[in-house]
Amino acid sequence: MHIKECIMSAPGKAILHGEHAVVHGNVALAVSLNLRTYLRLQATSTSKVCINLPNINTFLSWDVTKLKQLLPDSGAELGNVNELDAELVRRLRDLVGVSNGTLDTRSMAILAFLYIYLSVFAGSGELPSLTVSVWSELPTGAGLGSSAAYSVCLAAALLSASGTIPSLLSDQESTARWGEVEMELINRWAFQGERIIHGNPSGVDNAVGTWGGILRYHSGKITPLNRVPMLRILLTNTKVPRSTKVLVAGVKDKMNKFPSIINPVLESVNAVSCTCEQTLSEMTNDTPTPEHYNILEELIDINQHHLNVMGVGHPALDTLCRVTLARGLHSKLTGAGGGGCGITLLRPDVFFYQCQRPLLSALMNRF
Ligand SMILES: Nc1ncnc2c1ncn2[C@@H]1O[C@H](COP(=O)(O)OP(=O)(O)OP(=O)(O)O)[C@@H](O)[C@H]1O
Ligand SMILES: C[C@@](O)(CCO)CC(=O)[O-]
Ligand SMILES: [Mg+2]
Repeated sequence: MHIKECIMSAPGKAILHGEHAVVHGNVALAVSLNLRTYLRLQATSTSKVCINLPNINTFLSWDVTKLKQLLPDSGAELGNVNELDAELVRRLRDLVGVSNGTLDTRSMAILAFLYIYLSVFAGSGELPSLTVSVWSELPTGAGLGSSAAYSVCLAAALLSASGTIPSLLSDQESTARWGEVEMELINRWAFQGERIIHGNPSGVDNAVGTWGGILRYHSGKITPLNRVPMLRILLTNTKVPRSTKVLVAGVKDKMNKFPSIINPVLESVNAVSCTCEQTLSEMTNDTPTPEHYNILEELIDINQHHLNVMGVGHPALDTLCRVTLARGLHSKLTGAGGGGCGITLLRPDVFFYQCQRPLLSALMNRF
């Protein structure tokens, strides 16, 4: 089978407001980062499917004939982009030798890859031999959407290789772009990858990974925010490992246990996102003032308290908030929390090189 070789990349993201609340139908605001994940897909004639994941030290291959045995018997449907095929996931878990609910980094990455590979190529009746290599500038599992960037790259590359969407490389125009339909398909398959890695994702991370820019996400509705003021945000990685899957499940457990306490917290986070969006639009229409920054900073503090109530804080994130606040700066966790990264809003008058040394050395002493 002839497949199209390609190189893809997708950005990571930072969530300004709305993490966790967005999983339960509330608004989130998220922005893409200039830290990316890259993928190279090569056609081979080895009758093997190989995956190289240097960030997680994983290099594996399978015989195509073995993978073919995982496809459903003729007549059965595969390749439904709207639903995770539980039977295929079960077969893949058996192949990889992991149980349901695994948190193993490698297994989740492999399951997501094989799931999208089999689903996308099942329709063509033939599984091609190929090598996929993925590497990233994003820290893995630190709240910057590494799983989504990985899933977006897989979806875009495998759809393109299979000919389901046009290959941009074959287009003479170096500025060629996919249209809305192709982007939507990439986003949907990336969401399936996220479902395998996360369990219950909202879809905000793969939306940013697919479309980039800054956007509002609400129950699957993606609204790009086209005119926003330039905000400077410092990212700090606490280097405390954590799993999005576990944290998302933990918030759900708390909701089930204390619905009358946690639901209002999620609603309040929704209001924080909406107030932030309103403030950003005022900053775009008028000249940004110190009062606008006061509001943005207060929203950050309020949201960080809410995230602590949800149980997704961590002492290292508390330290980040304390150390930055001592210098007049406001921070919150970003992404799933429980460690990982935090964001700190820098006012326009804060020179990064001025704050960088005392601030970062203070931070590095702790982490
Ligand atoms: N470069 C990569 N190579 C292979 N697998 C990756 C890579 N980046 C991410 N992954 C997969 O994604 C998982 C991490 O996803 P997780 O959702 O827990 O963290 P995150 O996406 O970085 O943070 P968040 O979801 O809070 O933004 C890893 O365990 C691995 O399975
Ligand atoms: C914690 C969460 O809200 C954001 C993770 O980046 C999970 C999700 O929305 O899928
Ligand atoms: Mg993730």
